[in-house]
Amino acid sequence: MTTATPPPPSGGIDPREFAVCTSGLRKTYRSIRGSSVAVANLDLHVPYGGVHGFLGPNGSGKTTSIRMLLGLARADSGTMHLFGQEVPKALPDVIGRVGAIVESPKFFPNFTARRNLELLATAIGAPDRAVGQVLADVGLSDRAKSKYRTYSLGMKQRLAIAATLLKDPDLLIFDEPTNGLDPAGIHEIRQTMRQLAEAGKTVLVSSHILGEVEQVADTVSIIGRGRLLAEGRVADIIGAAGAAAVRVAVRPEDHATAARLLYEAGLDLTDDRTHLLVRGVDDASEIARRLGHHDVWVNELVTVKAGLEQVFLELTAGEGPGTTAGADPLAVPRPQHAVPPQPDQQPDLATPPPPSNPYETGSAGAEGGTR
Ligand SMILES: Nc1ncnc2c1ncn2[C@@H]1O[C@H](COP(=O)(O)OP(=O)(O)OP(=O)(O)O)[C@@H](O)[C@H]1O
Repeated sequence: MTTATPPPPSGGIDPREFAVCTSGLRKTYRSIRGSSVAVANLDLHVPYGGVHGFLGPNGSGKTTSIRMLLGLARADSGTMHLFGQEVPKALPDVIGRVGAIVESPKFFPNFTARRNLELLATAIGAPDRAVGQVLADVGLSDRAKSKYRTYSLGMKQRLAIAATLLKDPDLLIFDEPTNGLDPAGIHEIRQTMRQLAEAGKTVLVSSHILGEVEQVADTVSIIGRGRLLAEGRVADIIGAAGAAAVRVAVRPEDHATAARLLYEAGLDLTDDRTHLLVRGVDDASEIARRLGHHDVWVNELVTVKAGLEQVFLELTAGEGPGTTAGADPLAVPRPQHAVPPQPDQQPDLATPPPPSNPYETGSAGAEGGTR
């Protein structure tokens, strides 16, 4: 039985208030080529109930963190709590309340889904009646008698989720559950996670596709290079990013002149060759007015609302590339900042911007700054 000694509040945070709580979690992998930090002082706070997205690009440390929480990898330092109990010490007491998919679960291909779950239920001491219930929970009752090998990827993943539900856990941890699924499969998994949350469970789901989890998560933690970049309610995080994360996409008739004019106006500009993306403008029509004043007309003007993906790029903007550029698995995606095009010439995104006004040309230079 549990020795339920209340954990002392640490750093103003009481781990008992969270289903999952980590503080200063760190993990370094060592190899003959040296050591690399996979998780760097990570503080995670997953509230009870609801879907919590654990988000970050490939190699940012999500799986390593989850593995440490489940006792599958040892942390170098830091503390971890599940339901207020410190793990890995209290893992035997709390693991019965946790269902997790970390790696692809193994099922017998020639057995039916039901038979596979019955075997599993016997192995883990779950009641037989749980099998029918969990198949219904994930919407597989109709296909319960089909052999596992006939299942689609999405159905296989839902069966994996069903397996985690056999013990009726309070906390579900899914590591990239939608990997490899088509849009319909992704939609089904999202629905399943929502239903579980609505049934009062806590779902911790990791993903490198921020926009995908944004649609289903109540709260998120965004990590990059093994450290926490942002956490909280999705709407609050997007709101806090404010105008800086909102962009206006402009498709002008004369791309090069428009780029030069907006650059000269001191606007934060990105060029994706089709559109000029302007950040930090409150009023999109100001851009049309400014260009129109110079007889440059706009074919399209769209305000692109910020999403978590955009917030992530804002949070990591200015970070240097990884220590081994191009090969660093911890490298985060970088926003494509403007590499200003020269008029009469295709913009070259690989060329660093020149120090002076890059949109200025010999003939157009005289116009610089005129209003
Ligand atoms: N067993 C291991 N030995 C050495 N390095 C490892 C090991 N497992 C992970 N790493 C490294 O640790 C870093 C974090 O990897 P991790 O798998 O935790 O990231 P992730 O965010 O889950 O990525 P993904 O979305 O690709 O699954 C990466 O640089 C990875 O190469």
